[in-house]
Amino acid sequence: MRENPPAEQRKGIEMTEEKKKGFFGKLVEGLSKTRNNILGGVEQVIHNFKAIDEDFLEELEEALIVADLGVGTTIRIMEDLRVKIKERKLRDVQDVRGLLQEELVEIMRTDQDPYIFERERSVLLVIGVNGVGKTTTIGKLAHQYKSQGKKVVLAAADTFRAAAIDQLVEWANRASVEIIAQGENADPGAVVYDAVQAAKARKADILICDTAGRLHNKKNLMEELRKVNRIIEREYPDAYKEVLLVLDSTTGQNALQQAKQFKEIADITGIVLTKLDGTAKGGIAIAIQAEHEIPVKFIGVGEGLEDLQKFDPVSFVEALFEK
Ligand SMILES: Nc1nc2c(ncn2[C@@H]2O[C@H](COP(=O)(O)OP(=O)(O)OP(=O)(O)O)[C@@H](O)[C@H]2O)c(=O)[nH]1
Repeated sequence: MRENPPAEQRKGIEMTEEKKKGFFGKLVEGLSKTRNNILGGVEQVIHNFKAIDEDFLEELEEALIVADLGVGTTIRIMEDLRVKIKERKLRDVQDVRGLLQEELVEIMRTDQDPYIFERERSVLLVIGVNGVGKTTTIGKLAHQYKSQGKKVVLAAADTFRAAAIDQLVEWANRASVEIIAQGENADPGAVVYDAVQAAKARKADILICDTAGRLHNKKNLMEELRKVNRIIEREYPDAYKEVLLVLDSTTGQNALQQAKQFKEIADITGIVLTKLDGTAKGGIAIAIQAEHEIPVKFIGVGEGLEDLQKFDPVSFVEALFEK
């Protein structure tokens, strides 16, 4: 006769099944290639050694670099690991798995609350080069905030291409939110001005502005962003300001480079990392936060309206190490 598992164990089973279906399951699924890349390499090294020695640490270092964590971040992780291994007098390679998890969470943790803007009347400026998933991200954000009962207004202030405006209008329709748009090549400042007036008149909770991302013309881009900022400061001084940089995780180290360049021209407050599903390069979520100290606030894990999640370092690392 089979006995029912004890209550505590049952709860564990239920939680695991629930976890698999829901938000965490989507994360685990989306990160499958990244997990193979990072965990696969780490597990191989752990498998090849019994005791923690210099050769083991060197191979572990190599595995992390190969997994798109980048040289700088890997060196930092390894330095911390060496200290902890010594402090805790660890010898068994099996202990390194947990230690590494702990370390990854630590280098991504931020002290500030990353989502204050959700509780305030706010303006989100969204920047990023073409094709990274900027428009899709704005559509997903609009849908999510609208679903939470918030009043959302969009501003199509990336006026460089007519197609970009049309695409955003389509997303606004899909999410049933209002959008302020003008024609191609309209002055982005004028679009933002109109959008701020609309947001104030409607008592919008959140105004999300699509802005240009032509990095190859850095001087113009900087001017444009400065102008848009000035208008927001002047017309909407009470609004909480958030500047989100959208980066395509499939571009790996290139995304890191973009973060560096955008950081020079804008006060970025957060990063959205798109296309984490289907890439093995998700390690850059760790590298970006370690190297640039800008928190990843959202991750894209698919093309659907619901496929944008808040980034939580603990869940992310847990999903990476889920077997
Ligand atoms: N798989 C996957 N695809 C995504 C994700 N985010 C965006 N995409 C896709 O990436 C492509 C580019 O997205 P857009 O939103 O058009 O990119 P954009 O940065 O606005 O680019 P432009 O419109 O050219 O300025 C589209 O096919 C999206 O469906 C994601 O998280 N996962």
